[in-house]
Amino acid sequence: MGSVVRVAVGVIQDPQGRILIARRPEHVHQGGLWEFPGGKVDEGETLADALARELAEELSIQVRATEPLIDIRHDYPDKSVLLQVCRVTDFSGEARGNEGQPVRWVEPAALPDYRFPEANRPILHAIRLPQQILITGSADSEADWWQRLERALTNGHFWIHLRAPELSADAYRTRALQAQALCARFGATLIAHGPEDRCLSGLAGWHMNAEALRHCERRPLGLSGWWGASCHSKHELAQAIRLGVDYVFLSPVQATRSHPDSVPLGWERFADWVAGVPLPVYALGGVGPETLPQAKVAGAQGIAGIRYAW
Ligand SMILES: Nc1nc2c([nH]c(=O)n2[C@H]2C[C@H](O)[C@@H](COP(=O)(O)OP(=O)(O)OP(=O)(O)O)O2)c(=O)[nH]1
Ligand SMILES: [Mg+2]
Repeated sequence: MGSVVRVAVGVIQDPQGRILIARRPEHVHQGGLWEFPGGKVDEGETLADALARELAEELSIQVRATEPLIDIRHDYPDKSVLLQVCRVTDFSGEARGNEGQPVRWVEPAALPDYRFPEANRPILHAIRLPQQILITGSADSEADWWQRLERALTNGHFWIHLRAPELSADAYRTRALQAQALCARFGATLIAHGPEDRCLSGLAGWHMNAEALRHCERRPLGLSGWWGASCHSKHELAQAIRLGVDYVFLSPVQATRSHPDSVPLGWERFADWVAGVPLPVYALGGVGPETLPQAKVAGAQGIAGIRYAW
């Protein structure tokens, strides 16, 4: 395999939240497919400079602000790439296809209707996934549990993982359906979380624990929504990639009261393990909104946790 081509890729968002895509010319690598605009990083150039140059050349827009989204290492049969994807959150100028390429502004939910290169699958997920995930914790009583959930929703936590290992499978199902109704009132997404018997159709997805990941061979039949997994090692990350899950938690990044005996990874090792992993990865364990910038620098999609908001 030859050297890896480093590519600066921009997910450009307009004030209405739509995203710009362009169609690659027929005769180039991955030709005819839709892409997020960008191009090769030149020798000695920084990622930010390369992105600004490519978007000026290809679209005549001036980049004003970016933030890292995801880095993806991918091997095509004929070429290896490292896509370094940034969100472009502010720009000036009106985008036009300078090289004759069709360009289109589309709603994030409509992105799956377009055909992209194979390496782009995790980008499509990263765009639609949030930066913060709240995992439900324990409570003094059932009434207290519902109060905590409602308070979290009121405070703007819109992606909730229903983790309730203390409930039987039946009690969990009942809780999940009621919680789903409450979440729907806030426009929030509810994901089932835990062992295989919690993978319920009718919810927005299922997040399997590391134990379920270890024994899993393929995407569960009947799971139509999001598929997440918990990982604590490079080996488990590799298993999640192989299975094709949509996103993962990697933990514990820092020391936590809930798992006092596990050795934290630390941000350096977290960043090292996450580098190039073609999946959105959430930092879990001793993190909160205040650690979000640090998590993103380390290559994370965002943070997940219980304590910071439950
Ligand atoms: N720009 C872009 N490239 C992508 C995406 N997905 C993907 O696999 N690639 C691959 C295709 C190419 O092999 C490589 C980037 O090539 P490019 O054709 O954009 O590079 P460039 O703008 O510098 O083009 P050129 O000057 O070499 O003609 O990355 C994507 O979403 N956007
Ligand atoms: Mg290009």
